[in-house]
Amino acid sequence: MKISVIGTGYVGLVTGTCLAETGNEVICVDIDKAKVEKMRNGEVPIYEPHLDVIFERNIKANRLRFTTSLEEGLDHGEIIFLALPTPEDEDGSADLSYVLNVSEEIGKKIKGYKVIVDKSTVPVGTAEKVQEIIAKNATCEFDVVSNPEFLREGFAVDDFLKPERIIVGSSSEKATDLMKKLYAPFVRSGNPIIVMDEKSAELTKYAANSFLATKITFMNEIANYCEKVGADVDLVRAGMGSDSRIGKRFLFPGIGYGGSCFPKDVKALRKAGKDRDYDFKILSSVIEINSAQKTILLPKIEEYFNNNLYGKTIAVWGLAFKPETDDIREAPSIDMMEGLLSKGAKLQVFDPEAIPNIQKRFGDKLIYAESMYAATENADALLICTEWSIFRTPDYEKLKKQLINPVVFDGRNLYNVNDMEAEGFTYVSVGRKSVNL
Ligand SMILES: NC(=O)c1ccc[n+]([C@@H]2O[C@H](COP(=O)([O-])OP(=O)(O)OC[C@H]3O[C@@H](n4cnc5c(N)ncnc54)[C@H](O)[C@@H]3O)[C@@H](O)[C@H]2O)c1
Ligand SMILES: O=c1ccn([C@@H]2O[C@H](COP(=O)(O)OP(=O)(O)O[C@H]3O[C@H](CO)[C@@H](O)[C@H](O)[C@H]3O)[C@@H](O)[C@H]2O)c(=O)[nH]1
Repeated sequence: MKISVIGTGYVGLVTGTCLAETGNEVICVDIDKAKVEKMRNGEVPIYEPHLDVIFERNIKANRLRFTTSLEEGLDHGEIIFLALPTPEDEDGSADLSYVLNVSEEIGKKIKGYKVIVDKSTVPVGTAEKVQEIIAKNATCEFDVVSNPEFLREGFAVDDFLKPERIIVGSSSEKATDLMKKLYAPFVRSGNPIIVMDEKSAELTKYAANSFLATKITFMNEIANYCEKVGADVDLVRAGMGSDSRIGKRFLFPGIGYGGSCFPKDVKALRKAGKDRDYDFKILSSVIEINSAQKTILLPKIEEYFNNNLYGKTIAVWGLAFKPETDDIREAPSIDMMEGLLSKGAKLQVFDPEAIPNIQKRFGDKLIYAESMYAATENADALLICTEWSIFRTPDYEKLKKQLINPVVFDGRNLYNVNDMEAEGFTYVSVGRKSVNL
């Protein structure tokens, strides 16, 4: 089939590449000329495991092309995906300007039947708005489908190729049939394509993200309470998670959730509720708790250094909002680093992929280390913000020699508390006892 994807970011590029992989002819459109140039030169503009291999394969096979011309994209595809940003607006709502502006252009430019598929995360009623906007100018038939995306950064290719479910929100039989045909290769394992109305599809996405953010936040509260009463959140988590009604996943406490989705989507659902006189009290709590959780280790670090961080050097391992991505949007590391800098600390930071993005934001306020051990060299303490695999089994002897004080503040509970105690580290994590303090 002929497919066009408008917006070639994390979602658009993965969608376009994976759809090319199953034999479709795909054109990806982006407004960012430099990005399009890079992709034309065979360069993947983001860090996403396994994407490079299928990207290269499909470009070579001429099934995957890139352009800055919306017109070219609209002429090519019978199915047009919108994978455009929907960032947080000042009042917490989703900024729909990218989606609605492109929809206006679509109405003016389409020449034959098209299925316009909204893959961006958008509030209930957006498909209806898009339909109306296109209809103002369109001279041909078209359908609008809501098809929210559930991929996770770091696992995006796998999530797209083997989705647990695909949601298709549509009231058009013709468009639904086309979507089922397009997605047939991805649901061979028996996972369902769930067809529903557009509004329910739009809400499914916000409900899923808000539920997951709530699940994490609940565990963070349990972790904080564990510290008060001397319980161990790892054990509580194992005990709770073995109940299949609760499940083992997304129960990991730490310094809060970040990323390009949970923070903005939880706020957008709360705001959408408010607009309909519905007060999502639970979401307000989640937002408030997560915001505090991001800097929960800050007072503990200050206390360790007798409330004087001035001139202290703190090594920071992990800057991305989670492992296996270079994305730093709403990363808890940012809140922690801003807090530490404001107290006069010097920061030697390392991340396997996210340094260029952090550098754009912090400039020369940070010392950028070339390796995890270069970051800990002569540092007064180590802070861990992201659980990259390479941090999981460090050379403890080397670490102890490098650090001025053998102290680790671990925002992701990477190490066994008893092992750290035996190794002689002062070790402070989340929801577990602190040792050698
Ligand atoms: N990142 C994720 O993991 C993820 C997962 C599921 C859903 N989503 C949702 O998908 C949407 C896109 O997210 P993303 O992370 O891919 O965003 P992104 O910022 O990585 O990419 C968006 C792309 O759109 C381009 N763009 C902006 N205006 C354009 C225009 N007028 N024409 C063509 N291209 C234009 C930008 O240059 C950019 O490359 C959002 O609604 C997001 O909430 C994201
Ligand atoms: O037990 C857990 C699991 C996650 N996190 C944090 O939660 C955030 C989000 O993690 P994750 O969901 O793995 O990453 P995203 O790539 O943001 O993916 C989420 O957001 C996407 C965009 O909407 C959705 O498509 C995905 O289904 C949804 O998982 C990160 O900061 C994680 O560190 C925790 O603190 N504890």
